Amino acid sequence: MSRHVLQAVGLVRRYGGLTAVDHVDLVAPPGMITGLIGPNGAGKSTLFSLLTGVEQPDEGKVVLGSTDITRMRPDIRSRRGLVQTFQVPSLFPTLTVADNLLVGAENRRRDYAGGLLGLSAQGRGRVSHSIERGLERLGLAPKGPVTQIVEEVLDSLGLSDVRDTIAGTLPTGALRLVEFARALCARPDILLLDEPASGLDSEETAKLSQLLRRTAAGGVGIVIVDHDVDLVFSVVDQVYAMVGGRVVASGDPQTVRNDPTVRSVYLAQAPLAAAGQSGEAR
Ligand SMILES: Nc1ncnc2c1ncn2[C@@H]1O[C@H](COP(=O)(O)OP(=O)(O)OP(=O)(O)O)[C@@H](O)[C@H]1O
Repeated sequence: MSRHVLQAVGLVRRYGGLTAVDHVDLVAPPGMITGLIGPNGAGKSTLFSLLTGVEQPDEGKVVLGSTDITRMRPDIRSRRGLVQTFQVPSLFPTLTVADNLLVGAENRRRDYAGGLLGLSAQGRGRVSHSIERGLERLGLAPKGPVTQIVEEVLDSLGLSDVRDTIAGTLPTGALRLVEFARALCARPDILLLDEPASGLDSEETAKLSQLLRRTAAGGVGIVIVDHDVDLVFSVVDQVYAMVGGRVVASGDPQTVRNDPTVRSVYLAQAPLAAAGQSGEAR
């Protein structure tokens, strides 16, 4: 399956007199992990919100593949393959793990079915299940029954044992994994991960790191914002470093780590040794 590249082009977001995101260009290709770092107030969260669609830019655009998605709502972006996970897991606490994953899988398929029927983006969300079942019978559904996708993801993430567990009863580490699994069930082109390591212990963070690499190797593009600089530098293929709303350095982790501006910013807050010690800022 060919997946889409995500691009930010000249994004600007102002709050009154403050320019939180100042003419930012970013390219997040499929199959690669892209990290966003910067000290507090650098504009990372605002840029992330512009990519997800939670915020609208004052200037510039967000493009997924060849489609300008700047004015699309987050849920519509999600159905088109730009899927996000949240700092606080947004699962349905009273549903089982498997049912939470089904919600993720159904969400994406509805847009696919609507696209075949020529419905508007909004109309796609309202396509009835009977039409979807019909498409499935005709062999036009993308990958067979959604339950199959759910079972595959449960299996590949080692979650089969908790498939019937009520999500709200799981500890933080497991919840984050289920949130990630649900995002995968939506068959993303690009996954936007906001603080995925928050609340995880070092063992869980190491597992997350492996999982991110495996997911990218499968062709999914990942954009990650996390305060854990060690995690970001160790897992990403490319990094964008922001200061004062602007991208001050970008490229492979080693290049960005050694950039004089990045070093001076991080050294002012916490040591960022070439060997890769962690800093407080992200
Ligand atoms: N809704 C808002 N209204 C006014 N100013 C805002 C708003 N959101 C963010 N800002 C300001 O924009 C700037 C960038 O904030 P942002 O949260 O994007 O930075 P950040 O890099 O994510 O910081 P942190 O690591 O502390 O979360 C900051 O000066 C912040 O105070």
